Amino acid sequence: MIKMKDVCKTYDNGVSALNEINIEIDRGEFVYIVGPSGAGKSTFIRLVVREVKPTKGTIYVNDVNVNELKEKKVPLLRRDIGVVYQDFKLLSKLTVYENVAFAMEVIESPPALIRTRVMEVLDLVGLKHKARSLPQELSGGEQQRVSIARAIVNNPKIVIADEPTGNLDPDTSWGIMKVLQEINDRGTTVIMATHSKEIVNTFKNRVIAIENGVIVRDEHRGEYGYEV
Ligand SMILES: Nc1ncnc2c1ncn2[C@@H]1O[C@H](COP(=O)(O)OP(=O)(O)OP(=O)(O)O)[C@@H](O)[C@H]1O
Repeated sequence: MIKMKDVCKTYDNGVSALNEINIEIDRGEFVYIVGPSGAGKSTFIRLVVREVKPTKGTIYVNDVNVNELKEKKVPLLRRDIGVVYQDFKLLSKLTVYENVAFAMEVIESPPALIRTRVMEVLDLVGLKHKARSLPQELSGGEQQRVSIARAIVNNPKIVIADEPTGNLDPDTSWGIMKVLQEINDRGTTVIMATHSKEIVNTFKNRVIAIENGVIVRDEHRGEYGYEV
């Protein structure tokens, strides 16, 4: 599903963010990416979605060689990947329903399908009753659930979340984790960068630890492994 071979990423300013990364993530896995601040977690995620290109090495996502992908084919790759951001990135002038529907409109889904599917995913994240609300009328946790609904509405094979609970209190984070775990139980691969020891040690999944741009640990049903 995701395969990195000898991947290095050095930014234009000379910072080496990742070094000789070799990893395989299979379909249906739930993987936490952990490590200290500046370790390279976000860079790992940005490489998978082709927000940045590796300086060296090869990356396959869903059997596509991401390095060789032409710029105009990048949206096609992203169709298979739903991304959830720490700061939600919702459109403030659109309702909850419209924010989620927008992701289907851009890929020109039929209107009838959009209507049923948007309500289906809002139901899954427990927000059907907020469909007509604007993002600013919602709590942080609710906004994050909208962003998860938007990430999954097109049935991506992979959901990638960069610190999805970073701005949320523990109770709300729990709710978000239940939704992500449920998506994973339905067969979607989930990759999540996190600083939350509680989450990693409670919702047991594969743990990949990155330090100074290098993978230092890769364990199934692993522990967070850092003091906080
Ligand atoms: N666009 C960029 N240009 C230059 N250097 C960058 C850029 N983005 C990240 N870096 C550097 O690359 C290294 C890895 O950063 P990255 O954001 O991947 O870390 P992280 O593990 O996600 O950190 P955090 O937990 O704080 O979010 C850091 O030294 C960072 O300063």
